[in-house]
Amino acid sequence: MPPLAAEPLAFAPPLQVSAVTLSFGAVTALRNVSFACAEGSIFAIVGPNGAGKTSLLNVVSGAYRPTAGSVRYFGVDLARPRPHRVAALGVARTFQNVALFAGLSVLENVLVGRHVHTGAGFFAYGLGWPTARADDRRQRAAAEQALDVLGLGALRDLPVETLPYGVKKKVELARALAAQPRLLLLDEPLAGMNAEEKREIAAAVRAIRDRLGLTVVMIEHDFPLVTALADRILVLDHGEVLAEGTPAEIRQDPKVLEAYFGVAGEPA
Ligand SMILES: Nc1ncnc2c1ncn2[C@@H]1O[C@H](COP(=O)(O)OP(=O)(O)OP(=O)(O)O)[C@@H](O)[C@H]1O
Repeated sequence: MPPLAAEPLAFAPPLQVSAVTLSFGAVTALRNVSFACAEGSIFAIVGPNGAGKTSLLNVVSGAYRPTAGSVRYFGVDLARPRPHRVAALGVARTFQNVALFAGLSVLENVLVGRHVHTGAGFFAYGLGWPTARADDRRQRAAAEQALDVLGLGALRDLPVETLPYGVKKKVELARALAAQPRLLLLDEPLAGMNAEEKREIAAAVRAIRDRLGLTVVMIEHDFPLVTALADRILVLDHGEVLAEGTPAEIRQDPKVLEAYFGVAGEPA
């Protein structure tokens, strides 16, 4: 659980990004970006290549410190603590590229996601003390739950390198879930997938939200899929917010249609 905030939070959305600007020397990746994200919602960030989507996710995850502005999660400024502290606040993320450990099983890869909760010390583990054994059971239960939510239970003992790409992406999701986050940040979870795999991962993201009540912030390029999945969508263009709203609002926004799709009509 994130620590209680020092200020009143009644009805405040748990994630609040306020006037974030991020510069890399002369390049301004984000300019004055603000949005808020309700608990238990799926929030998508879309936009053309170079729009600043990954930079924004990196700011929210605490990997990048914004040049100006703030990111508050339950009142805690995520731009201040280091990334491992952000994990302890209940924030987990996945990356664009699959980064699993070859040679380890599905379950072992997912257990890696539990390291933020490893309570027993190194020596307790080494000596097989009861605290370490109880901790081990907790780790496994959390990993098994993550596998179960994503329908990976039957694959738990398979080496990850034998799995198709779409299943590997699910294992990554399970690994992020095993940390039992409250806020899950997904960087293009559907990238490189065929249509069937995309549908499966989209269903998995929905299951994560519905069964575990997590808040999900995700970057995604597939516009039809995003409009079917997300509760709200933020459209970035050249580092600035072009539009923010429900899928229905975004689909009809003339600025979005013109700048993002380059057409005046409805997106395909
Ligand atoms: N570490 C960095 N150093 C310098 N410039 C960077 C850095 N990271 C991002 N940028 C620049 O910031 C801008 C936004 O990049 P970013 O990767 O956030 O966009 P994106 O929307 O995620 O793009 P893509 O869809 O291609 O992944 C780009 O101009 C990029 O070159």
